[in-house]
Amino acid sequence: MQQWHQVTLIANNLSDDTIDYINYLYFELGATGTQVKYAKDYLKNTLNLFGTLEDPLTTDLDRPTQIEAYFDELPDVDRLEKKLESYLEGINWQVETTTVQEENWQEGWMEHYHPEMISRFLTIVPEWYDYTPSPGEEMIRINPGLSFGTGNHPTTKLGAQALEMVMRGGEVVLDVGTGSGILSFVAQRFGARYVYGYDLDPQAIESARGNLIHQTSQAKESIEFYVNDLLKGIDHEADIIVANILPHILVHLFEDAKRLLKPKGHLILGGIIDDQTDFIEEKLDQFGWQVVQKMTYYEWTGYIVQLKKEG
Ligand SMILES: C[S@@+](CC[C@H](N)C(=O)[O-])C[C@H]1O[C@@H](n2cnc3c(N)ncnc32)[C@H](O)[C@@H]1O
Repeated sequence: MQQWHQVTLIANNLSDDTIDYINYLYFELGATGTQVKYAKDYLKNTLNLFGTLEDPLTTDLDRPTQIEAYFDELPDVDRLEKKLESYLEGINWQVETTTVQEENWQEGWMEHYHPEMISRFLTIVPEWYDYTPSPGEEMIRINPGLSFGTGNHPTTKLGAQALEMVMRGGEVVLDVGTGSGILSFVAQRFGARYVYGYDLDPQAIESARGNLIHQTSQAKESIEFYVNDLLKGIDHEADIIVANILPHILVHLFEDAKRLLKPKGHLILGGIIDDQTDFIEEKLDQFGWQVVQKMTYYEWTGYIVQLKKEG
């Protein structure tokens, strides 16, 4: 029976945005699954990662909120705590770690993955799922494994929708923080000529390359995945750069994006929780970017931006 490392953050008075942020941090650290307990309003109002509402029975207002995550290998808890420290200022919180036996939770987790229509004609389908597309509907098969990017998360959908908005075909696309590779596959289906997907996490690149096996032969010939820190050292000129990463990391992308993007190219940003939009808009302005379109999906915001015109 497989053993999992469970990391639990326990705290009172967490806002919905904070809960979202913590979930997101967990996934960035490589969580396979997360679960929120005892957060009445959040559970009542918020669609979980799979687009369904949590069971209200897990809401007991007398208890502090618990945000649990399950990891294959124990993550860097010090790193997590450091990130939380600045975000949870003024809140009493603690992190506990324990190990749990597999039981059925992982199977339960897989059951949550359903085909997810993310554009007018594109549906993300779990690799193991028996699915017949309707006429005109196209499928992208994905096994998310331990990486982020099943198509169900609002930030992924924002990225996909923004791609559909700006793509006309023939583009070179850089997908930064590719996770499972999902936005690279989506960009290719929207007509990209060539896509490069990058991730800092070697496990993500392994899963993205694994997912390439399930794609069309055209996709196999026009998508490459590499381990890389944002766009450092990359020299592919691009029509579009898409990045669904947390705001404080995204800002380190702005200079390289400027260097690599063609003059009329688009930079697409996802992963921004509503209360961080001021921060990101200020930084965009500072680095010479202008917002062309701002999109929201539940409490998440995405941007399509271009370089400001000189003069
Ligand atoms: C939220 S996931 C996005 C996955 C996928 N693109 C999607 O939209 O569903 C963010 C990804 O960014 C990666 N990441 C975080 N920091 C990074 C960095 N400095 N350079 C490259 N990738 C990074 C994480 O490993 C993770 O796979």
